[in-house]
Amino acid sequence: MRNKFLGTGEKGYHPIRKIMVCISGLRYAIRYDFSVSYKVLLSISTLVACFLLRQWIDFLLIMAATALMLIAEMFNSAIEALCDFIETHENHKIKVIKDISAAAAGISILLWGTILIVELSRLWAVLCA
Ligand SMILES: Nc1ncnc2c1ncn2[C@@H]1O[C@H](COP(=O)(O)OP(=O)(O)OP(=O)(O)O)[C@@H](O)[C@H]1O
Repeated sequence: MRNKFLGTGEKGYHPIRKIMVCISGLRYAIRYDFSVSYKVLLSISTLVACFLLRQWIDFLLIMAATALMLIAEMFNSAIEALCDFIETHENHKIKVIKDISAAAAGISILLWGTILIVELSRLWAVLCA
């Protein structure tokens, strides 16, 4: 709960605790958000195929697209949760905030989906050759 700008809370740098916080956030996103979990599963399957076929550039491209998609999806989920926490009723301002956040996630999903489709067809071509 320490805020480095306000100088409140526990002092010191705790790398292990930071890693645990990241793992916890990732667990929440993958476990409770189906739209994140199925995308992660699809990415991991494609990454495994690229790894086995030694397609390193494709592997890195999918890693980058997956990371971008995950970042946008998780920020979107966090913004949605915050909106729902502060406003439980219909509110036009909340609608605007959520729509902008969803659009950002949508752009990253579009990129991720395009890259995955291209990569899957490339892998298919390599396997059939
Ligand atoms: N309190 C609210 N007031 C006005 N509009 C809202 C409100 N909550 C949600 N909406 C509208 O409904 C849309 C969907 O919001 P919601 O919170 O259900 O997310 P979602 O699209 O279901 O996301 P996810 O699938 O990740 O849960 C928003 O983009 C917004 O347009």
